[in-house]
Amino acid sequence: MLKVGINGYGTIGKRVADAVAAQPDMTVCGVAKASPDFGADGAVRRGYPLYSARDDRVNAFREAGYELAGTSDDLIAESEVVVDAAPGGIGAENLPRYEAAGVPAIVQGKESDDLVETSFNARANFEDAEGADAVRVVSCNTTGLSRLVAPLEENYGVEKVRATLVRRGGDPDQTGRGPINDILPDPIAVPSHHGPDVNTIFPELSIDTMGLKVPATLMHMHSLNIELGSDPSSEELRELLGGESRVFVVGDDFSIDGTGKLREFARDRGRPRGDLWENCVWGESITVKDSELYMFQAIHQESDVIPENVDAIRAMTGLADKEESMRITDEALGIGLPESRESSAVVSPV
Ligand SMILES: NC(=O)C1=CN([C@@H]2O[C@H](COP(=O)(O)OP(=O)(O)OC[C@H]3O[C@@H](n4cnc5c(N)ncnc54)[C@H](OP(=O)(O)O)[C@@H]3O)[C@@H](O)[C@H]2O)C=CC1
Ligand SMILES: O=C(OP(=O)(O)O)[C@H](O)COP(=O)(O)O
Repeated sequence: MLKVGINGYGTIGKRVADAVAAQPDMTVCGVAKASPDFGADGAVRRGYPLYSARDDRVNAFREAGYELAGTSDDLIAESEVVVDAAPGGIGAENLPRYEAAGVPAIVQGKESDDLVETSFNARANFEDAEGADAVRVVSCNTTGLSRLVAPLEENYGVEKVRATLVRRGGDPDQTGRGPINDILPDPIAVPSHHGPDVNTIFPELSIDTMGLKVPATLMHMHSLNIELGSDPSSEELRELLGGESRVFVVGDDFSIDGTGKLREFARDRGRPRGDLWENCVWGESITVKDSELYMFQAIHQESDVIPENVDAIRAMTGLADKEESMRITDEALGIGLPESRESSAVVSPV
C-alpha cells in the first residue's frame, strides 16, 4: 500500500483523504492542518494521524487536547507521495520542501503551472504525469472544461471554445465570502484565467473564457458554445458524453432544474457530503447547429478534482496506467450516474 500524506485538510484535502482511503492500493499515512477546529476533530474520528501544518501551531493543538503525530516535516518524511491541498500560494512554498525530502508531490489549481512538470487531468493527459515528481491538478472549472474537450477533440476536432463561467461566490463553509446580493463580472478583463489554464492541458486549443461570480455556494455553472471540426447530431453528442464515466448527462425524466436539485440528488444517492465528482451536463441542453455545440454543465467545485488527485498519484508512482487507474478510482468511489431511470441498473452501488 502506497503511503499518501495530505498536507492541508480543508475542502479539498479532507475529500482527497477519504478518496485515498477508499482505494485498494494506497493508504492515508496522515493529514496536516493549521487549526484545531472541527476539521481536526473529523480527521481524528476518521482515524487519520493528525499533524500540525505549522510549527507555531503545535501548542494550539495541544491546548485544545489533540494528540499530534508531529509537524508537516514529520508527515513528509512518513509519506511516499504528498498531496498538498494548502491554501493557494502555500503549495508553491511547500514544493521545495517535498523536493528536498525526495517525495513526489501534487499541488492544486491555485498554484502556478510553471512550478511543476505538468498540469494534470486524468482523461486528457494522464501520460504526461507518469514518473513526474511535481504535478498540479488543475482547478475545478478547468477540470470540468478539460473532461469535456478531450472526447470532443478526439471524435470531431475542436475549432474554438467559448465559455461563460458563472462561478459560485464561495464554498458553503466560507462564511466571509461574497457577493451577497450582486452579480460580479470576475474578472472584468477578458479572458478569465480559465482559458489559459485549459491551455496548460491542451496547448493548441483555441479557447476564450469569461467569468462571473454570483451569490451561490453549491456549484459553478458553465454556458458553453463550441465550434466542432465536423457536424454530428445532437443525439450523437449526447451519446458520446453519456459514455464518459466522469460526465453525468442529466436525463429529462429526473426533472432536475438546477444545482440545488443536483446536490439533493447526490445526497439521495448516499454520496459522501453530497459530492458530485462528475461534470453534470443537462442532456436537454446539448444542441448542435451547423457544427456548433451549445450546452450547460454544472461543476461541483468541492469534489470534481478529487478523482483526478487519486489518478495523479498513480501516474506519478507507476501504480497503474490511465485506463486501469481511472477504472479503479471510479469503482472505489462509485463514480458514474445513470442518465435516466431506465438505465438505473448500471448505476454503481452507493
Ligand atoms: N475549494 C474549491 O472549490 C477548490 C479549491 N481548489 C484548490 O485547492 C487548494 C486548497 O483549497 P481549499 O481546500 O478550498 O482550501 P481550504 O482553505 O478549505 O483548506 C486549506 C487547508 O490547508 C491548511 N493550511 C493552512 N496553512 C497551511 C500550511 N502552511 N501548510 C499546509 N496546510 C495549511 C488549512 O488548515 P486550517 O483549516 O486548519 O486553517 C486547511 O486545512 C487551492 O489551491 C484551491 O485553489 C481546487 C478546486 C476547487
Ligand atoms: O479553482 C476554483 O475556481 P476557479 O477555477 O474559478 O479559479 C475553485 O472553485 C476555487 O476558486 P476560488 O475559491 O478562488 O473561487
